[in-house]
Order: sequence, then structure tokens, then C-alpha cells
Amino acid sequence: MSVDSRETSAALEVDGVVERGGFRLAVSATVEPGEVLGVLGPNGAGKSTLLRALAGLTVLAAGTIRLGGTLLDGEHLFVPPEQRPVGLVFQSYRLFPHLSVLDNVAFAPRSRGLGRRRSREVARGWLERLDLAELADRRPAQVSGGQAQRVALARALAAEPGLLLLDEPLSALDAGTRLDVRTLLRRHLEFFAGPVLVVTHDPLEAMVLCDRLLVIEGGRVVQQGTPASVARHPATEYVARLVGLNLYAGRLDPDRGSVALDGGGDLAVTPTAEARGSNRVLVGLRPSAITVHTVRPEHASVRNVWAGTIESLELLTDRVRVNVEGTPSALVDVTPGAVAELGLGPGQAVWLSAKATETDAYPESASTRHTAEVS
Ligand SMILES: Nc1ncnc2c1ncn2[C@@H]1O[C@H](COP(=O)(O)OP(=O)(O)OP(=O)(O)O)[C@@H](O)[C@H]1O
Repeated sequence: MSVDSRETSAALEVDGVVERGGFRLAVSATVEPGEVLGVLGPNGAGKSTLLRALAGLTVLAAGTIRLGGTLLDGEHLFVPPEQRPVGLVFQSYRLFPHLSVLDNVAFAPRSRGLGRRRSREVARGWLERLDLAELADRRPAQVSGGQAQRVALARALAAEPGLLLLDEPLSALDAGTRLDVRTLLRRHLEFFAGPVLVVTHDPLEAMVLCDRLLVIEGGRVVQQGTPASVARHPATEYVARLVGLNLYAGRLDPDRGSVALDGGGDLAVTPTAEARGSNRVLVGLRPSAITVHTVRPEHASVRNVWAGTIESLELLTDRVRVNVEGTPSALVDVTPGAVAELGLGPGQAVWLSAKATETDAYPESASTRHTAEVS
């Protein structure tokens, strides 16, 4: 079987509107052959709605979906799901429990009309590529979560789709397994020459698996770009939290080198030349660049000093993330030792400080420009 067939090397172009009850999703995006696009967004943003539209489970209210030159939806045409060259891997994998791993994968070519022997040959090829050959005779209940995920991927690929859709492919796995499977999945996706969309909630998954990210909020695309550009210059509060950054919007006074924040308070910044030319800016500040004090610090060199109250503390792997309510509010990362030493706890009044050189001030419209650069 060839993975370089014409069908598997065409770009996906979607430019449309999907309506679901009172919800409206508007998306315009192109995914190149071989490119892995991560679709991110908070709950209810419209990620599944997008996958459903691509798979043909929901009809577009307006616009078009094209795979290569072929129209799948729009202009009074609608290709039903069973006729779309689309492979869909669900969160739950949905393997057939009564069939062996081999026959689960052979199911796809069999449904395309291949004979039993030929279907099994095709399936064996995919099991080998995905390092599953030894599990061919097992039932889904006799393989691990990570292996089941790979069987589901093998089954989707065995159908020779032109477009691959993965809906939270690793969410059913425990944290330890997820780490290994994520790396393997990235490698296995290289066997697929067409465009891939991966819906995920996990920022690390998005960074490792995806070439480009599409962030949806409230049915709208708020940011598109490479993982690095999105992490560097998040366009919204949600994206900033996702990549673990404090983000503030405000008005820059280039002469004073400070930003009057929309939510009150101001921050001394060292604006880039690009930011100097714009009135509205976003200021990124890493939680590890902020220091917590129990008494007001008196360092003349630190221009940003403000008061706040600890809302909550959350233990991360090697740090404690302190959520401080103030003007502005901030997430601050400290060591567990510092929490003990300073006796930090919820409800406590604290002082925060951050150097102006630790801030990253960029034009509010930067994310839109990133989109133009990378798409
Ligand atoms: N069957 C339905 N009928 C009507 N509206 C729906 C239906 N399913 C979802 N919605 C609405 O559509 C919107 C988008 O839902 P969608 O499932 O696409 O979001 P999502 O980004 O995938 O969320 P999650 O991360 O929670 O899975 C939500 O506001 C939801 O209330």
C-alpha cells in the first residue's frame, strides 16, 4: 500500500460557519499535507464542533470544506461521513472488543471492499509500522491503554484517509503512559502524508505533537501560529494561562516606559521597538520572574512592587504556584522551601516584585501578524 497516494497528500481548506443549537463557530484555516495542526480551546469553545463538521457529522451553515481540490461541504454539495476520506480517532478509541487487534485494523480495508486475505495483509503492514505486530492475535481488553491508542491509529490509517482527525488522543491514558505514548505518536504520525488535526486540552501535548496551533475561544479563532510563537506572544488570557504566563493588556506610555493596565495598576516595562510604535500592548510576565515578599521590598532597582493577597497555592512538579489577587493579580512560582520559610498560605497579605527587564511588552495585534507569517 502506498501512503503517498494522491488522496493522502492534499491540503485541507476550511472556511465556514457551523451552527449547533444557539452556538456559532466560524473557522478559516488551511492545513498542509503532512502538517499536524493542534486545535486548542477552553471547554465549549467549539473544538469538537469543528471535528464534527470535517467528519461530515454536522453540515456547514455557510462556507466550504475542501480536501485538495475536492469539495466536501458547501456550494450546495454535502459529502456524507461514510463517503469522506477522513480517519477519526476518538478519545475512547472505540475498538471492537470481540475482534483481534489484527481484525480491528483489517476492518478498515475490508469495509473498502478488499477481500479477507488482502485486508489482513494490509493490516499486518500497519501493525508492523506501528510496532504492534506481536499483539496481532490479542483482543483489545488484553492490551495496554497506550497500545490500544496505537491500534486505533493503525485502524484509522489502514483506511487510507486523506485527512486524519484525532480527538484528545491521549486523554484516556494516565500521566506516566501519556509521556511515552506522546513521543511515539509524533513518530507514528510521520507515516501519514495528509493533513492531521489534533484536538487537545494539554499544552505539552500541543507543543510536542503539533507543527502549528489553532486556538478557538467562544466559536472564534483567536490565535494561529507555531507552538513557539503562540507561547512567546499569547493573544489571550486563556492562551497565556495555557503556556503558564501572566498576561496583561494596557496602554503604553513609551516615554515613561510603563503600561497603564486595563484592570488597574501599572507595570514598568522595557518595550521592544515594535511595541513602542503601538498604543495598545500586551505584557507577558513569567510566574518565575515574580518574587513574593512578606514585607515591602526596598530595592531601588526593582520598579514593579505591588501588594496583594494570596488566593490559593497549587503544588506543581517541583514548584508551588501561588495565585495572588491584586492590582494586577498574578501567578507566582516559588520553591516549596520558600513557602515554608515565608509561611505562605491562603488569605495572607504579600508584596510582589518584578524587574521591568523581565516583562515582555508586545503590540496587541502581534498574534494576528504571527498568523499571517506562518499560515
Ligand atoms: N448537541 C448539541 N446541541 C446543541 N448545542 C451543542 C451540542 N453540543 C455542543 N453544543 C454547544 O456547542 C458549543 C461548542 O461545543 P463543543 O463540544 O464543540 O466544544 P469543545 O471545544 O469541543 O468543548 P470541550 O473541550 O468541552 O469538549 C458549546 O457551547 C455547547 O454548549
